[in-house]
Amino acid sequence: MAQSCSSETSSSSTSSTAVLAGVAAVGTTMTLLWLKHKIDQMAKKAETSPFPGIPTAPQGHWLLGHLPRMELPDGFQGVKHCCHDYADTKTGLCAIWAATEPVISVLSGKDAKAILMASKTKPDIRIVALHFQKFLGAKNLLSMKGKEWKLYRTAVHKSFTPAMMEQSQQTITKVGNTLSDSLLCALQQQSNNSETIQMEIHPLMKMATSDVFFETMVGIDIQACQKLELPVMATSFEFLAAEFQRRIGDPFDMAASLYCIPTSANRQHARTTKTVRSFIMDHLTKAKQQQQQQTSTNNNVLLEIWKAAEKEAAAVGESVNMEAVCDVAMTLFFAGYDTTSSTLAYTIYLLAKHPDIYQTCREEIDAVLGNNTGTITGPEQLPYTQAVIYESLRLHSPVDLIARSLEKDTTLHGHVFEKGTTCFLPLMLIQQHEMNFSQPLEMRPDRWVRPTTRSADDNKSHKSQWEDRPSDDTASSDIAPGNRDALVAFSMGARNCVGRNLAMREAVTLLACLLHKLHFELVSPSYELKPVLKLINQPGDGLPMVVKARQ
Ligand code: HEM
Repeated sequence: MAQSCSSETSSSSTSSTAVLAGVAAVGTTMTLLWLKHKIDQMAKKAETSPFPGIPTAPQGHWLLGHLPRMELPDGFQGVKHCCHDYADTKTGLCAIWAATEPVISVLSGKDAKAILMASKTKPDIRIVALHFQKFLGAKNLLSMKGKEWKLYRTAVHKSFTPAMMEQSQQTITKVGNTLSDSLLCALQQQSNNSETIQMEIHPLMKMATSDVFFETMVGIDIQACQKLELPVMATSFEFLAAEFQRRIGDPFDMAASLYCIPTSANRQHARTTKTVRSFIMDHLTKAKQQQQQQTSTNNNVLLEIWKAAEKEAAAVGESVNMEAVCDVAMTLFFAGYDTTSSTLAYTIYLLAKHPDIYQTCREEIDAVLGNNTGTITGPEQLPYTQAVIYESLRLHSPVDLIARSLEKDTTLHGHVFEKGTTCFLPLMLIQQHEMNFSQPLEMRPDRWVRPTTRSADDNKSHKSQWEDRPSDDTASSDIAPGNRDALVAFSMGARNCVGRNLAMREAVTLLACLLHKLHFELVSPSYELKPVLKLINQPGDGLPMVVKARQ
């Protein structure tokens, strides 16, 4: 009896297990089918435009939307694929799924200006903000927002005074002359008696921008141009920038976002961050002490920024510590180092590719500098050289793409985009689009300048024979005047590049110092530039060129 009871129990428990297994199997199948249905739905959605009537690129990923396509294969082509190749040819509008977020991309300079002038808010992407914080610190201007951003932005803006610019002009000229002299020295010291030397131009420009940054901002001469060697600060910074790009590029790599795990990459990140930050903080501490004891007359823009930020903060009952000033310094170095050095490298490349423009630029520089008797007081003294830099920025914008979040409902070409919509502004594509510039892929400085209309009396020595071209002047050249509203390399509006004036001063002056004493040639007529996007658009191979002394 007991046996039969137990066999009954066991057969009923077997059958209930079988029922449970059946239910589980049906449940799992239903869940999988539901998931598949959801994924199919999302995939279908990723194929359709988030904004009816606006074209979108095909093959959106069901979860990541067009983001994987925007990365491939080298950044530039992905952005071109999504923001240009499928854009409406009349309006330049293109719709994009950034994961499940609808985004509108614009190509018209007028639309870009309208968005940038109206919106200072950047889209809130937590993972980007996290990596920016780990790279540059919590008070980095690039990802800060609201009142906090305003406080530090105002402090930086107020510290970039005309007096500071004048002093930085002297520093930049000194750095430009040191670099030229070091290259002349390297040419003389060659054992093979050759009159030329082959060098990578981009690292040389990085040496110059590092020297300018540290002398202008912290008041120290790190002598990169004198030694023709990239300083540890610059190489450490490049490591951190590469790490930022690597970590942000793979959001599914958990270890890349968890900086506290003791992996070798995280340990090296922590060590390098410490090296860079200790360097800045040590110099800030020393500079502050010297200032209190009045023992230094060195210019130190960081101290000015600190003072200005304390003043702004005190007005709202807050304070500013040295860590925050260090974060600002990190941001300024990141924002100004690769951008300006890439611009200079691309400019020298473009000049070597266009001998006529090179010759005109050199003539202007020689006229202004004379037999080394003239001095450069600012970029306005060299309008043609400045126009050459504009064309370089237009054709090779160091910043490829920026984003804004609309602060109010906005109508573009009859489409209404709600407040909060994310907008992509592909700066390089905007500047290379025929809806904004005629012959957009041609290097034509005469879009921006024309031969001077000054009277002969006025054309004394040390003066350029060129002047800015007004936007209504259609007579002085066969090309239409440059559209200043579509020159967006420095962005526009409240959140534009705060270092724009310094960058233009740096680019024009360093270029003038170099071209006055040296000649640059392509390594071979068939040499083709290979741009890469390492956060900033830059020459992938360092840009090898042949350097000669000018007679
Ligand atoms: C050719 C050189 C440069 C180019 C093309 C350039 C371009 C830009 C662009 C496009 C932005 C806007 C970024 C965005 O909206 O996400 C920006 C922002 C910024 N730039 Fe530059 N930049 C250059 C040089 C410099 C220099 C020399 C400095 C300072 C020393 C600097 C400091 C900054 C800062 C702090 C921001 C953030 C501003 C804010 O968000 O309020 N830049 N730059």
